[in-house]
Amino acid sequence: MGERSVAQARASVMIYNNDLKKWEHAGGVGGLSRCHIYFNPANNSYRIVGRKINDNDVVLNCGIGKNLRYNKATPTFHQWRDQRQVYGLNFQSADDAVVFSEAVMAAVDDI
Ligand SMILES: CC(=O)N[C@@H](Cc1ccccc1Cl)C(=O)N1CCC[C@]12C=C[C@@H]1CC[C@@H](C(=O)N3CCC[C@@H]4C=C[C@H]5CC[C@@H](C(=O)O)N5C(=O)[C@H]43)N1C2=O
Repeated sequence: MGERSVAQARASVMIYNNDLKKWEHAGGVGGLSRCHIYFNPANNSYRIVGRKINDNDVVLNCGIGKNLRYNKATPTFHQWRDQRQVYGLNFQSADDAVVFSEAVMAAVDDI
């Protein structure tokens, strides 16, 4: 795989349903996921991958583009969008949120 995790945090992953105008739990069921930022040295790219802690289901897998706009809506809820959808992470603590967001910003700056 060659990818290596440069940051991780536990958070509840949410996807905004643009049609229904409401947030939904990624993967359909609520619960905590372990979210990693992976760096791929083969092509110098980064992506965010979230796997449910209880069953390892991959509920988040999105690339980090150089023009990613990351919004810290609250100290524990951060969100960003790509051309397809809006993602939200409900962190367990503001500290986890800070660590993760700084790693996202560092990845964006590194692309
Ligand atoms: C220009 C742009 O793209 N703007 C985006 C944001 C953005 C800006 C810049 C760059 C990227 C992005 Cl993504 C935008 O504004 N977006 C993205 C889709 C949804 C939303 C639109 C309307 C609603 C109104 C309320 C608000 C909202 O969603 N929350 C308020 C703050 C925290 C609050 C916390 C948690 C989540 C857990 C479920 C729900 C709840 O607590 O029960 N909830 C909330 O209610 C959360 N919205 C948004 O964030």
